[in-house]
Amino acid sequence: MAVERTFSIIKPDAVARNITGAINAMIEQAGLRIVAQKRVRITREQAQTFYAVHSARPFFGELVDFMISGPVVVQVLEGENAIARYREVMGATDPSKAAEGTIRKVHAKSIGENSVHGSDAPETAAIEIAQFFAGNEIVG
Ligand SMILES: Nc1ncnc2c1ncn2[C@@H]1O[C@H](COP(=O)(O)OP(=O)(O)OP(=O)(O)O)[C@@H](O)[C@H]1O
Repeated sequence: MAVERTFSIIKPDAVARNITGAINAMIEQAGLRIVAQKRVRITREQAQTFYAVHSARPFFGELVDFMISGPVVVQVLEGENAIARYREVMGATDPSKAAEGTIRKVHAKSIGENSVHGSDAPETAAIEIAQFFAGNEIVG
């Protein structure tokens, strides 16, 4: 597997608790490199577009409200098999089901306030990265 890139969000619950550095340490310890990063406030429109795949789900409104409730840190991560590797490092969506040592097991508060997002496939990674970063903001 060649080097690939994935898109990450450190979500409002983690930014509010001032643990972005602790999460970045776990990302780096896993062998992933942070090749772009910025702190932003996501607009309601951006959150709705980003999570459009979940628009029919009962938790959609709650999810959008949460993602705009405070600043987030958006990132591009690079490494061997980065998409699958980061999902492994994040752990299961529901922190009570996440494996020991994963970001969500250690830091997430609930299935909704689960601290991090990571792309699930190369196609979505490319779309998500382009939604938040210009090419010249990514320095590999
Ligand atoms: N039952 C639920 N109640 C509240 N929020 C939920 C629920 N299920 C999922 N979510 C929220 O929607 C996000 C997207 O759900 P999905 O099933 O795609 O999980 P994921 O792929 O692990 O997470 P993400 O897309 O954020 O990386 C979850 O990370 C979580 O924040």
